[in-house]
Amino acid sequence: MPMIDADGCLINVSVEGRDGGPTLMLSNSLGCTLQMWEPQMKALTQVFRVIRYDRRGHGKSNVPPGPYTMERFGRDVLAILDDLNIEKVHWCGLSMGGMVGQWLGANAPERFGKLILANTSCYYAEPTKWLERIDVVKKGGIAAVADAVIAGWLTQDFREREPQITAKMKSMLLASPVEGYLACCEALSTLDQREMLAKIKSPTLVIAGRHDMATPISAGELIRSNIPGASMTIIDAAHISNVEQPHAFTDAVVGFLTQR
Ligand SMILES: O=C(O)CC1=CCC(=O)O1
Repeated sequence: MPMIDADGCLINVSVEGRDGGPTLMLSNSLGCTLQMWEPQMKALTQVFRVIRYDRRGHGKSNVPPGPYTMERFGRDVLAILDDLNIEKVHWCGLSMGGMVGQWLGANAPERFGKLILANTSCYYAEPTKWLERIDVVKKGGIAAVADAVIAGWLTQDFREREPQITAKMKSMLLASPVEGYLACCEALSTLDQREMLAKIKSPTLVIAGRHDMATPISAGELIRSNIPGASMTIIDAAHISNVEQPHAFTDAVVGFLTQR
């Protein structure tokens, strides 16, 4: 896997799949690494060249001092594309990945074909919840919030049915570098991209989770209604809908990206 330099921050990048196929870039959620896309990889790599990466502060990427911003995350993506010499990609980002997708769609439209913005928000009406989380993590580490976060990621039903997958997701969260996690929470505490949405011209699919309390259907609907021509699909899942409903998620992605 190449490490790509984005303004001095080394970003862990993986490129797999169909050579010469259209390129799809996947972008992770807070506290997840590029491994979160494992349930989609078999199907997606048959159709696309798939780029995954660990957002700065996550996984095997560097953890420069924060706070971070959506613009910084967006510029990291453009650095990856430039380094790989790739002109244009489709985008699928979940949660923070969807927020970065909004920034990119509005600020670098020529580099993006279609956008999929899953389980995401363009702003938080109550940003103090991120400040509270920062406080708790500074005192007690990620372990202090892990159970509550996992309860938001996956429905109780799924957690009971799939304890191994749930444990794997929790390990991924607990392995997050604390400084990187905090710097990302700071970016979330100031998020407001409402004004940007009207600038997005790429065909856009918004995916929302019926049981997602972190970024509820109303947050997805706000994004959909402000992006010209955007459509929305609702999946029977909580926040990490690609893990909870892998087939429905993959079908939505492939269906949208391959339709003319
Ligand atoms: O991790 C969470 O609690 C949910 C979340 C919100 C933004 C994001 O990326 O994850």
